Amino acid sequence: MAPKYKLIYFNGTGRAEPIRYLFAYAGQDYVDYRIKREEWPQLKPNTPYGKVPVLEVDGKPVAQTNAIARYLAKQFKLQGSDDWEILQADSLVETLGDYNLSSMRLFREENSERIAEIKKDQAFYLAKFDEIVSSNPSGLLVGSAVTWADLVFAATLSSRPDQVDAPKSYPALSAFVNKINNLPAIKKWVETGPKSDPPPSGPQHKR
Ligand SMILES: N[C@@H](CCC(=O)N[C@@H](CS)C(=O)NCC(=O)O)C(=O)O
Repeated sequence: MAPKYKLIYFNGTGRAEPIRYLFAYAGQDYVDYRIKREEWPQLKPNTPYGKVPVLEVDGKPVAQTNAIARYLAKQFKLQGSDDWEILQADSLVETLGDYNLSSMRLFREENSERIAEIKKDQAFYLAKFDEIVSSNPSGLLVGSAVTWADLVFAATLSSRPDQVDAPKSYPALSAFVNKINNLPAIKKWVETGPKSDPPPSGPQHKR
């Protein structure tokens, strides 16, 4: 029998949406607990490292987005079909983390030269991701069946306004994101799941 899962995060997409995509795709019941901002100061000291997301597995809490997603991928058999695919999926998720770091820097940056540099860095990653899906006959990131990497990428690239627009200049990447978002279980989650608050806008979005 599957354990009881409770995902704890704010009412945003952020780091939790890839985990929610995994639950949705696997058809696994879980509690999607969305902390109210005013609740956070009391909850924070009771989390493993004072950060969310936290996943409770049969009441036992664990932190770190990628560790949680990787664990669920294993539970749901979405890691990849052999050790090579598992490694490729892991490597891609870590690389998406590097891309996300650029996005976070962009979010805070006000200097136009540095903004241009960060955008160049992002374009580099997006072009690589585009090349990877366009050279795979399945149109997925790894192999011929959906892996957790596909779900993590689609959730991430569909969440933040700057990232939603990013894949549009990359036709294969854009088609890939649409393909994952149109999988029946994901489509249902996106259309009928709770509505997340929009992410806050940084200085460069105000221009
Ligand atoms: N490396 C951690 C980072 C977690 C993290 O920074 N979480 C933020 C939300 S996205 C948080 O808990 N912020 C509230 C706080 O620090 O009080 C992960 O990936 O889970």
